Amino acid sequence: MTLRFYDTASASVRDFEPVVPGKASLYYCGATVQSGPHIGHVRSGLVFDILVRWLRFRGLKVTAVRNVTDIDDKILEKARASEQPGFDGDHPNEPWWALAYRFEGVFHQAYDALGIERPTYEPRATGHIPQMHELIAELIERGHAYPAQDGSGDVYFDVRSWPRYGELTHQRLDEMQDAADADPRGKRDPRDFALWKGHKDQDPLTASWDSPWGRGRPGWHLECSAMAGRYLGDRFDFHGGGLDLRFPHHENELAQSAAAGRGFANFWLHNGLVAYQGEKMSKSLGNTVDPQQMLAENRPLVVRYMLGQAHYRSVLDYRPTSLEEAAAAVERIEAFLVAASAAGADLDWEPADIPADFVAVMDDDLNVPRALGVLHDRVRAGNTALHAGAEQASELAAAARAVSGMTEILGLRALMALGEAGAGAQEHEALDQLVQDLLERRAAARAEKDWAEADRLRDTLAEAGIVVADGAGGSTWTLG
Ligand SMILES: Nc1ncnc2c1ncn2[C@@H]1O[C@H](COP(=O)(O)OP(=O)(O)OP(=O)(O)O)[C@@H](O)[C@H]1O
Ligand SMILES: [Zn+2]
Repeated sequence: MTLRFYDTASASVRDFEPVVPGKASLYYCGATVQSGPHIGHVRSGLVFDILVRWLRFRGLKVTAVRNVTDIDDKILEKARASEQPGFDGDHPNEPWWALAYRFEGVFHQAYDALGIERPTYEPRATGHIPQMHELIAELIERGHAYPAQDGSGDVYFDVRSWPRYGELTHQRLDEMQDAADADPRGKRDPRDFALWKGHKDQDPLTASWDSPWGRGRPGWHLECSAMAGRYLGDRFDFHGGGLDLRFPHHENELAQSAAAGRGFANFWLHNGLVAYQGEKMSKSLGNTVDPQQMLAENRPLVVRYMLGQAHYRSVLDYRPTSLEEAAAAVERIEAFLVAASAAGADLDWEPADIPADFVAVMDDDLNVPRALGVLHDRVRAGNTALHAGAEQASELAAAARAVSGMTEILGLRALMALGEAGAGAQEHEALDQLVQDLLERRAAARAEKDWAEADRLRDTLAEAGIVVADGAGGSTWTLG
């Protein structure tokens, strides 16, 4: 097995060697929960959901971490302007942390509706202040960070102390833009960025924490370094996020972590952005499309297909007609699975049923568009076999298992409406496992001539409404 990924840091496609054999670890930047998601955020979550599913299919035990940035200037600003009522006399207006919690829930609703699995861990920045202090202390100790010279209580990363600064985005220090996150008067260099931000009088006291450098709150970049280290250790496999985060966010994450002696990510993966009429979809530009609204008008399956079909590194220029195209594509797949199942084909699949060409293109930097090409080819072949009737029953069976498996790997299968074909399949499988166990025990009792036990097991099955037929090739069962 060789999985290959495009790594932003080396600007090349590299073979994937897990840091820990048999395992894969992924950290990807989640939302700043200042408002609900737009479909760009959802695409980012979906790209990494497909990555996790693929790594798992390839036999790796995956640990995925996606953070929630629940403290930030924008969150405090939005809370000040919030018209939501507070919940008691002490909080007449919605506090910043309630607003953050509320929007975290709205993100979850969109992810859940689209079958984007929850990551293994979903840490909130405010729950990891001690880990952030630890990292700042390490950086100060190593001479890569310093408390602000103007008494603001800020602590900055000293970019000139770290010759590798710029390595992720291949920029030279003298070409880089200044960090816009604090008053440059307290800094040694305008490009130095804040690790810790001193408390400001206009902000509520609940939005700051004591620290050895004074009361304040963490800088955004620092949060991710601290949380990645907390859950994945010093060195891990993948760091992901949208292309917009390469600089300064990821450059700074890398600098802080590496300067503290941590190996950090082996691969940097960046998803392309969702654009609308050629421009990045973003809250600040006001050109956003709300997934909830899209879901009110379209099936989750269609929305997932539409947002997931492009290569993860390419721009996805959203056009309303792309939903109609996605609907037509998923309906073709569903119709085939329903018809195949009605013709007696089994939709249960095993890894060996997945076509080698699907595996090859997914292994090659997660090429979902080509993988969907393979999927649609198999649907076409399956439809041909279906029309040919009995003489192509084995081709039909193979196509049905392959299509069922590929749609499941891509996270589409659970969102499909397969009627009889899909409904209850899971329950049937669970029940079959239990019945088979009882049947084996009954066969063993008979072999030992323990007729009382064999009868008892038969009665247990009969009481549950399960009719057993004993034949030459063993016993089969149906619900009576
Ligand atoms: N238009 C987009 N297309 C794809 N991914 C996006 C888009 N906008 C944001 N993301 C990604 O979503 C994740 C969460 O983003 P974050 O909350 O930081 O949003 P943001 O970049 O501040 O959004 P906005 O620009 O709308 O304010 C990040 O990985 C980010 O790169
Ligand atoms: Zn981050």
